[in-house]
Amino acid sequence: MGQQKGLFVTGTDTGVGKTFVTCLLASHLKDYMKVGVMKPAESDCEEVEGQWLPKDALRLKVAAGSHMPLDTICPYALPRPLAPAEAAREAGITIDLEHIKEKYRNIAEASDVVLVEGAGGLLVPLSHSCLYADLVRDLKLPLLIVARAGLGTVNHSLLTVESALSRGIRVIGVLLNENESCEHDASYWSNPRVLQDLASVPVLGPLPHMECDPGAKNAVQEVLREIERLAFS
Ligand SMILES: Nc1ncnc2c1ncn2[C@@H]1O[C@H](COP(=O)(O)OP(=O)(O)OP(=O)(O)O)[C@@H](O)[C@H]1O
Ligand SMILES: C[C@H](N)[C@H](N)CCCCCC(=O)O
Ligand SMILES: [Mg+2]
Repeated sequence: MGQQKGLFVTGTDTGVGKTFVTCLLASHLKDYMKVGVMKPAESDCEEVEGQWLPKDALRLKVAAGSHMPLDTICPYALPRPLAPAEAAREAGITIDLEHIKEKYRNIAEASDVVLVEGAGGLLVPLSHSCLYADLVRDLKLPLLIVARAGLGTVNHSLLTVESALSRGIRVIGVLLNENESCEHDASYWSNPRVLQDLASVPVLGPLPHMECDPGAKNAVQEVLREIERLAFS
């Protein structure tokens, strides 16, 4: 597979804003690129008309204006709110990495850029024999790490960076994201500097919480342009 323009988005945890950020990036890029999106496996899906609906994947598809079928974007939609490997085991499904790679190739062939969202963090088990980190490496995609902006994120971010670099994965940066509330604690202001002093990769943001920061829209545009520069130039 030639060097595909793309980006894999992981997080320091579940709920940190991977989908939120990937949708913003997809929406930003689609004005002048054919944007492909993928959520290789999604757990915690709800049943709609007899099907498991992957909400993250649907959000990505809409944000990118993608015409790809949802079951190509998300080959494995699983019911239980667990790591995909465990959710698949409970559903009696075997996650096949080759099947995921085939769907990825289908998307990549029809796109200028492909944005892939993981599930939870980098070392979450995707199948019985594969972590998300293994998929990132196999797809040869650079990695964006989305992290909470507040207290506790320095350790989580550095652990994830170290884990990725030790596997030969290119990390374009850590994006600090205010995913939960508007109360910016002291660390919200100091974390970017503290983390940049310790991390060997760029630290982006913090991306403020959309609902409570009037300056958020400008901050978003600045962060998206920086991600684009780091990942695709
Ligand atoms: N900067 C932000 N401003 C406002 N809301 C945000 C922001 N970042 C995240 N959120 C919200 O926080 C919640 C969790 O974000 P999101 O679903 O993107 O997390 P995730 O990392 O994709 O989770 P998962 O591991 O389940 O895929 C969502 O409701 C999302 O809209
Ligand atoms: C259900 C949740 N929203 C995600 N889709 C899956 C998160 C898996 C986390 C696994 C773990 O680190 O414990
Ligand atoms: Mg998500």
